[in-house]
Amino acid sequence: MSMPTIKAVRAFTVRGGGADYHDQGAGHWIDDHIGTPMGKYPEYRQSRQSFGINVLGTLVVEIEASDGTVGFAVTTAGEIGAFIVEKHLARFLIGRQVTEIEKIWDQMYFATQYYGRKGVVLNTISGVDLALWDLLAKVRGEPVHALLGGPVRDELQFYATGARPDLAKKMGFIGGKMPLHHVPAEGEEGLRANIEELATMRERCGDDFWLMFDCWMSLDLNYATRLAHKAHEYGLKWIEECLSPDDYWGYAELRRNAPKGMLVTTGEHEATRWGFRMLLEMGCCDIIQPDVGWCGGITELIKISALADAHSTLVVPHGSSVYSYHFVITRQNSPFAEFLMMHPVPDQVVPMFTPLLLDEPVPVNGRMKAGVLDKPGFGVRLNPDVKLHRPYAVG
Ligand SMILES: C[C@H](O)[C@H](O)[C@@H](O)[C@@H](O)C(=O)O
Ligand SMILES: [Mg+2]
Repeated sequence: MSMPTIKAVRAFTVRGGGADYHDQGAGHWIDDHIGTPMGKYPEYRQSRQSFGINVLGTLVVEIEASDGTVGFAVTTAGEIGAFIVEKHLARFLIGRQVTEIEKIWDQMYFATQYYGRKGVVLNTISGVDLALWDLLAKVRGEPVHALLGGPVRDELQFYATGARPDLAKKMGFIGGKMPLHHVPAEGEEGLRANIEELATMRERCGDDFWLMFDCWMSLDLNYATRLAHKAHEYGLKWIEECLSPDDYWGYAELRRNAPKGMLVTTGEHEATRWGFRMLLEMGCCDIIQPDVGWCGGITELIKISALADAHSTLVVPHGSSVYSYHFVITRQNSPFAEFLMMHPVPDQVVPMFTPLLLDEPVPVNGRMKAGVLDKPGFGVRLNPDVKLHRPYAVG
């Protein structure tokens, strides 16, 4: 059966929310004195946007086939990503059959290896890969999860990431992940404040509700170890991304010294099977958290997940809307998913990539029936009210 071929590739940028979900307006919980590696500089402590967490913006990749079908995907890569797509990666797509996903991935990765390997180049490759899976699934009239082997459970269950785990509990989520607000440079007072926030949420949520800290690469090994042991008294379930993504040695040491029963997690800023091989073989963490829009896309996440499974390590992808939901529902070693609370005050559920996508599903009472995902492709549409900008149109 001859499949349609790819006749056009287009790359757009968008500002204000969307896949670059840190690109929010003022007053959002996600930009309120959250600990980061830049926290050693007082002037960059209050707002992550002050040091540029949102400089990239959203990349939208559209791939049109000869039969008129259009696949698309969104990720965090902005204008840099648009340049890479239009000026470099498009040559590996135009004229190819929509089924040649594996070969296209290989060519995109090795053609950019001299300047890529991780970061925004892998975000961009991920965006193209996700658009290819969306396109192929639409051509076949199936949801992406059906191309990945189909659901292994009837529904997804979610933990919520946001500043108010107590509200997340009321909304039916299985747990609440809190951003850590204070970094080592804020001394013992900051450490006490971190623990007091956890103690308050434990008091409000009761003993059984999962509570986690997200440390967003902001700590040193000694501080992380001390924080973990103090947090253990309040039943912290996992401590996330304490150290620099490159400090595999530090993660291995932290995991050896963490309190018994506390999980150490990381991976959202790691990329490719080789990066995750390092985390797995060095014993860095109990759960890896690749972002499917940053680690290499579905094509690479399949490889990463199989590697993790062989290491009996869970894969709980960093929240990336439908792109992670379609994957998680098909994997036994992905028993639950993340949902990022993108409303400015995390007291209501809004789509993660709002306002960019139409038909983007959200958890109801912390859960999502597999049937909700039963639409062709990833089951979402671009919101026509969101202005797209195509900075590097070719020809
Ligand atoms: C809430 C965290 O600080 C990040 O903003 C979040 O994107 C990421 O680390 C996560 O795990 O959701
Ligand atoms: Mg995180």
